[in-house]
Amino acid sequence: QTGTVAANPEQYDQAYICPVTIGSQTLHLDFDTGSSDLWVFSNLMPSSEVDGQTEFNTNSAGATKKDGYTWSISYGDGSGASGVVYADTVNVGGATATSQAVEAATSVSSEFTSDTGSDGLLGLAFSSINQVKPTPQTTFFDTVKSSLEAELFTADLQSNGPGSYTFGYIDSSKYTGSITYTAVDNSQGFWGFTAGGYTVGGGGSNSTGTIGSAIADTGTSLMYLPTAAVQSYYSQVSGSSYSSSQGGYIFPCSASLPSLTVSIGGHGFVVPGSNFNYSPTGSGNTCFGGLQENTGIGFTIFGDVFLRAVYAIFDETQGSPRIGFAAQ
Ligand SMILES: CN(C)c1ccc(C(=O)NN)cc1
Repeated sequence: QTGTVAANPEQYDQAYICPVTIGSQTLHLDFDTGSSDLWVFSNLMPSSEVDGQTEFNTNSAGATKKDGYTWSISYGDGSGASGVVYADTVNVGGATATSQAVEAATSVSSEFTSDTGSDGLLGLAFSSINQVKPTPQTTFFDTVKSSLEAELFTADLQSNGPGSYTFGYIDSSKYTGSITYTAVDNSQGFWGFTAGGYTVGGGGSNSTGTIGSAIADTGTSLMYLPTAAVQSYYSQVSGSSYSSSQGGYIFPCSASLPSLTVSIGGHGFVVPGSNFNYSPTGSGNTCFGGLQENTGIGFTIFGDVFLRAVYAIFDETQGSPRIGFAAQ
């Protein structure tokens, strides 16, 4: 089987939300290659923590409670959720898992309550970091992958308009040139890979140092690189500065933003300057940068700012996982 689903950006391309049918309900979930739990808002939650989201009905006929199973998850930004576990049919654009662990929230943090466009998350990292106890559950991809035409999924994220995820096949209309594959280190449960040198602007100069190990994370809005690369980038943005009050680099919204070329698997991938204007700060006609330092996170994250510039293939067809990127 295969699946094809639209990926709809929230405001400022903060996250990408996809329709998922669970039993007879359709919920809109944040597809996240940086985590491994499929969890949903549910009827078990206090109404104070729900702000218009669709709730998974745990009393529906097709939902089977997994007694004694619980989950609790926290994300890099300090947000989190917890609850209990059901099994139900999950259909993503035609790819169907007949018995998928659906983690029904009994409580979510304020960041999720206020994320009114999302009814939950669908994790696409490795099942080794699934947070269900006493027994970790498989991700949707792991549950269905043996039934897919090819054991892979792809992400085509667009700015301010629908992109798509596919399961089981590569859509050759989504990219130009060839796909460059590189090995994945999933020892931490993420789609980890090694990135090479970078160049700020088309000048071919400034390529100083290498980026090193990184993860591809559709659930993270921005791109977080080592300090040296980030300082090199903003040294080319007139009027930019680090704002402790805003918690990152900002610049005049009128600033001209250079591109950033990153070498992966020996191929240079160009992130256009426009990708690095994330959102207005709300004060002084300054804008918040889509590129920020990875200090405090502990690893380098190629989030949506990067992934919008490429077609990404998350591939387990070779036995060992690999990740592919192509220009789009
Ligand atoms: C609060 N929300 C919507 C989040 C969604 C996803 C993540 C995340 O780190 N994914 N890899 C964090 C927070």
